[in-house]
Amino acid sequence: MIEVENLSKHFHIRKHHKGAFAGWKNFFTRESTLLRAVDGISFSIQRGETVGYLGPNGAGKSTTIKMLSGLLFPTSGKVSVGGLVPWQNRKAYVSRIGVVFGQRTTLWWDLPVIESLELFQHIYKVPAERFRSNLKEFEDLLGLKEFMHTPVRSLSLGQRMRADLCAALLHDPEILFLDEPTIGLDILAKERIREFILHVNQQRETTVLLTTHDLSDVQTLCQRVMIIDHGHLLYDGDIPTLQKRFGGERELIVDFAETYPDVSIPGAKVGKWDHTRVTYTFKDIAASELIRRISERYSIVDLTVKEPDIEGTIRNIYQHDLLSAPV
Ligand SMILES: Nc1ncnc2c1ncn2[C@@H]1O[C@H](COP(=O)(O)OP(=O)(O)OP(=O)(O)O)[C@@H](O)[C@H]1O
Repeated sequence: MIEVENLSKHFHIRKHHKGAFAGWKNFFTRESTLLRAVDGISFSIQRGETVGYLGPNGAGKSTTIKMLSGLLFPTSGKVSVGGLVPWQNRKAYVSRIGVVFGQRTTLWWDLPVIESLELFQHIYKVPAERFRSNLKEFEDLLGLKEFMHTPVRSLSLGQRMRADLCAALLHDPEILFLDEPTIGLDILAKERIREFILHVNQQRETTVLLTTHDLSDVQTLCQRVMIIDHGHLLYDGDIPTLQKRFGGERELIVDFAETYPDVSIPGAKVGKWDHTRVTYTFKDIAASELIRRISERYSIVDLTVKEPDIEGTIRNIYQHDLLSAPV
């Protein structure tokens, strides 16, 4: 559905020298540096996938989404989305995709929501019956009724985002590009939006590419994540593999039948030790094997295994540049 090959976007950034205007010659020859916002990225996404596109601030996520949605022309590389090139034949292309930028609205600021949506109906030539049934479905799922007649400028951020999502999907696009769709929202609003995206993906087999800094979005929605930094794709795979490779240690909390003088076990470290409750940390051994080793020596009453959280895994990757050798 989406094929990206060696895609790059480089920006020339003019250097600004401090001090007075240095004359016209300097104005025209002013030095510039090259910023490789996206630098040779390749991936493919199958129909119906929901892929999380992650990376620290300035990594190149929005620049990629802008190129895929045809808003930016790449410096080099190839993109094919549903067989079309995003920046050619714009009219045909925009009817196949939906785009939501969490940071800005595509709706008309001064118009009531419903009028903005009706304008989209005309722009995308959505048949009246289809428009009505989609609107009804999205209105219910997103709870739009209460503010359908409110001008967009008066909406809360959460309401605006819901209206934008509705607008992006009214013409039944096969592909949805979402750039931080839950940014700045409270927990309930985020959940509502996640449920909606999940619904659309499952019911309509819409392919979704999503950038976010909220890893709960990723955990709820994505089977696959791509991590980008400094314009390079550093990881492309599923979340369990990411956790396994870059996650911190797992924990096994054991309640013993009695207090033992020594609770050490090969393959695990003893962490917190409070009378009969001991927390082991481990990484390179299966939980079942560790439990077997412990139960051979001591009498166990209860136990819990705690997985490292994805939040910690991603932080670990960003902080320690763990992926600097591309996989
Ligand atoms: N039009 C532009 N001109 C010059 N530089 C740009 C332009 N657009 C983006 N950049 C730069 O390209 C780099 C990548 O920006 P981009 O917006 O793609 O990052 P991002 O991963 O979406 O970050 P964030 O998570 O902060 O939104 C940044 O250094 C940014 O300053």
